[in-house]
Amino acid sequence: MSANGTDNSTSKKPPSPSPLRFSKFFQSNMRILVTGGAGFIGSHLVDKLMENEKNEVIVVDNYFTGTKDNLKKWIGHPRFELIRHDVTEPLLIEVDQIYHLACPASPIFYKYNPVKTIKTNVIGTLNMLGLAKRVGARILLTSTSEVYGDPLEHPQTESYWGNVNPIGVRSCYDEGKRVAETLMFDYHRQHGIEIRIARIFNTYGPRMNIDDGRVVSNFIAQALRNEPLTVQLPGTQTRSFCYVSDMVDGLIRLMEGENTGPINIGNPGEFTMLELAESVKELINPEVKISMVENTPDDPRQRKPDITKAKEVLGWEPKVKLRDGLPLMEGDFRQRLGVPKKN
Ligand SMILES: NC(=O)c1ccc[n+]([C@@H]2O[C@H](COP(=O)([O-])OP(=O)(O)OC[C@H]3O[C@@H](n4cnc5c(N)ncnc54)[C@H](O)[C@@H]3O)[C@@H](O)[C@H]2O)c1
Ligand SMILES: O=C(O)[C@H]1O[C@H](OP(=O)(O)OP(=O)(O)OC[C@H]2O[C@@H](n3ccc(=O)[nH]c3=O)[C@H](O)[C@@H]2O)[C@H](O)[C@@H](O)[C@@H]1O
Repeated sequence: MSANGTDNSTSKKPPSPSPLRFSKFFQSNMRILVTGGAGFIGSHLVDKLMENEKNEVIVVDNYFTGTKDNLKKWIGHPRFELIRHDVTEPLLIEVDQIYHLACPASPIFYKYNPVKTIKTNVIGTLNMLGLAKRVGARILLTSTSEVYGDPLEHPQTESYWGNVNPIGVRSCYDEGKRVAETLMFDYHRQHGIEIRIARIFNTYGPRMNIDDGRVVSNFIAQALRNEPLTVQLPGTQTRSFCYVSDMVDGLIRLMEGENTGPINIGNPGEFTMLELAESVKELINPEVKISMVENTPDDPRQRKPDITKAKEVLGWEPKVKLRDGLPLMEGDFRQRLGVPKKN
């Protein structure tokens, strides 16, 4: 039984993996698919997976928000393959593990074409589960803290069912991810697929799109361009920010461990958006102004992960504090914006 009283057990045995997985003549014995691997988190995950010489990594991406640039150091590597493919179409390849990340993550991108976002979450996840079922692969879904909606419990534990508007402008993303989680558990119970679900909380770091609208990338780009930091009203709403290397470590531990999840992966340090703006100002550009601007509908008022389960089950907790992570991101943004640091 899970914490919220549902029976998630399955009597089915998972299908047999490819015979090559255990073959002593086969060089790299783990073929890993990363969907959305040209994006922000995906490309950092690929870097980490490629460090292991036993891994062969295949990325599929439609480049909606990702770019080949994020993977340029691996293009041409014999253990790496990059495929332009949209996950809403079926995919026939042979793999042992699937990290399923493909989905636009920034609110301005996922709201740009909401019907496509929901297709990506529902049909895309269905296709990747079909692939996992055919080849006997283990599949990990990157779900989101947005499944808790505008949470009425604080901090959020995995057993909280959430408070989500089913017809709002964010629903294509948060309801889409909720259906994706449902599909994962139905394939697990009905077909014995090995599943893992990570509920990711706001993650930041190098390679975020400069103009993707998420708060950390916005504030850093604005500070470097000496434009006012746009704090959306009321400014007292909170988020908890996780540095990308901690996130990748948590995702790999979840994939390699025995627990299906869902497991919250995030940094429990909680900040108001005004506090975040003050930190960026202090650390990156003390001259920059802060301006209060209109917010968008259904913006969650508070968010903070309870990571007790990740600590217990994965032996994982984040290491990088926000004040240490922001300067690590600054160098990458300076280089891409062409704004060198003054001495
Ligand atoms: N970054 C965060 O704070 C955060 C928080 C919670 C959950 N997540 C989840 O983590 C995953 C990665 O997020 P990210 O921040 O790296 O976002 P991102 O936008 O940088 O990466 C998403 C990648 O998926 C690709 N993609 C989108 N739709 C696709 C489709 N239909 N077919 C193939 N590829 C497609 C994009 O081109 C991009 O490369 C997403 O599933 C997101 O929902 C991220
Ligand atoms: O962690 C998550 O689960 C989700 O977090 C983010 O969604 P959100 O928290 O809305 O992220 P932002 O767009 O970065 O907004 C965070 C807060 O900053 C505020 N904000 C945003 C941008 C800005 O310029 N100024 C500003 O004050 C927003 O009003 C909001 O309160 C991600 O973009 C989602 O992909 C992800 O699934």
